[in-house]
Amino acid sequence: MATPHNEASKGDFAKTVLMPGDPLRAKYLAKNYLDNVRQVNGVRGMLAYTGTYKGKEVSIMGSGMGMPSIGIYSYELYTQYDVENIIRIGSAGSINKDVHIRDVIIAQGACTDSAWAHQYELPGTFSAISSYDLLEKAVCEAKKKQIHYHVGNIVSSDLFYHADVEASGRWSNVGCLAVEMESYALFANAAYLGKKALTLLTISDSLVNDEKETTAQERERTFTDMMEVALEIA
Ligand SMILES: O=P(O)(O)O[C@H]1O[C@H](CO)[C@@H](O)[C@H]1O
Ligand SMILES: O=c1cc[nH]c(=O)[nH]1
Repeated sequence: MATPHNEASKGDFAKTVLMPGDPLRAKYLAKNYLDNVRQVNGVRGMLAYTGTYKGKEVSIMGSGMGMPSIGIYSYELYTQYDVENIIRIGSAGSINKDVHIRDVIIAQGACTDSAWAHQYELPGTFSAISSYDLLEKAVCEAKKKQIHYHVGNIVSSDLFYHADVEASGRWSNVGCLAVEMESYALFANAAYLGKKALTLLTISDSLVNDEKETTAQERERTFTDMMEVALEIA
């Protein structure tokens, strides 16, 4: 069994999949943290691996950038591969002065400028939230590891390069901590399909503070606090 985007067979994925946007972050994590690791997808370079972490089976797969991309991969994982939990491990831009480079965000919910939820034809606005069960586990683990973390709302945007340069400020005014590009669709897919999802983010750059942004290689390899929290709760 395969999908147009995933050559894995049924049973190739663990019940929990960690999903960075960058497939090379998936590769780095799999090679450095998993035992008995094997590659289960390579279609379109969207690398996916399954192995064990401290004896527990875990999968790691890139999601690509943006809601259409994570929407496809997460939908197929939930519906075709019996995956129960997806934990996004992404990078994000801070839009809050108290949220600094390399801080970790545990996302309670996601706002969006995307039309993702229009497909449900609801008579109002869908609030995309993470799984409380996964969120609680992540908070416990972050406390145990004594990492610098924030729990709160984020923005999932269709736009990385935004014509309206003040948009992020308005999201900040309503309490959002950071901007990224996938979580709203992931949380919506999980809610629609009766599954669980969580997002952990590491701040890679700041839209509000004058701090040196991280390099592409640092985003691929050095966001280890977030990676380790996700592995522990998988
Ligand atoms: O580092 P990842 O997980 O890809 O996440 C962030 O980085 C990409 C933009 O540079 C978007 O996918 C955004 O959500
Ligand atoms: O989507 C993203 C990710 C990282 N930094 C940003 O500014 N935006």
